[in-house]
Amino acid sequence: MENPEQNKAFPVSWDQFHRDARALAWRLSGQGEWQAIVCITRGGLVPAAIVARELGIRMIETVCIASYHDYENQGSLHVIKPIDPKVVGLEGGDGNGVLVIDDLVDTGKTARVVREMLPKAHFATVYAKPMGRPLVDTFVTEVSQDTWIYFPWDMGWQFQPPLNKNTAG
Ligand SMILES: O=P(O)(O)OC[C@H]1O[C@H](OP(=O)(O)OP(=O)(O)O)[C@H](O)[C@@H]1O
Ligand SMILES: O=c1[nH]c(=O)c2nc[nH]c2[nH]1
Ligand SMILES: [Mg+2]
Repeated sequence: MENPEQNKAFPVSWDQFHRDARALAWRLSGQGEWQAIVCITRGGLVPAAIVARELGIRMIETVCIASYHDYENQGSLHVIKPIDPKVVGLEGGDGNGVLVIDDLVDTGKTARVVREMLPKAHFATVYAKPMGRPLVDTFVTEVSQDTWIYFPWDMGWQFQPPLNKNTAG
């Protein structure tokens, strides 16, 4: 279903996503040493794999959360799987030494719930919208709140009609 409040489209290819996730790893590389990544599924799985490879992190945990049930419409937030207490308790607890990764922050609702679980963790996303931006420590690209980001794993090839339809065929 179309959300009229997110009327701009920001389509991202696999190539662009890989570059942006690598750029995120570059930004993170100067900021500390992390013992573990917690990725917020499912969107965080892809950037987490790229960042983990770049930073040499091999301890990867998930927190499984779903909120957008109908594409652009956010419903109630469900924590399907919480974080392993062993990861929460690293370096004295509260998320110290933990890097949290997601594909994007939009309203900040998801990030707020995970921040409560890991208040001292470092939060990183590839993309950020203004409402969620204050909840993220590091991100790569900001898009306006009225933009919907189309990720490559949600997309497929489709014929594009020419702008001037009179010249077709
Ligand atoms: O800042 P928010 O408004 O909370 O939105 C951001 C969250 O929404 C999307 O996840 P979604 O719940 O759609 O699940 P998915 O990762 O499985 O696609 C996205 O991957 C973020 O996790
Ligand atoms: O694919 C997506 N694009 C978005 O812009 C977005 N915001 C929340 N959840 C989202 N999922
Ligand atoms: Mg998600």
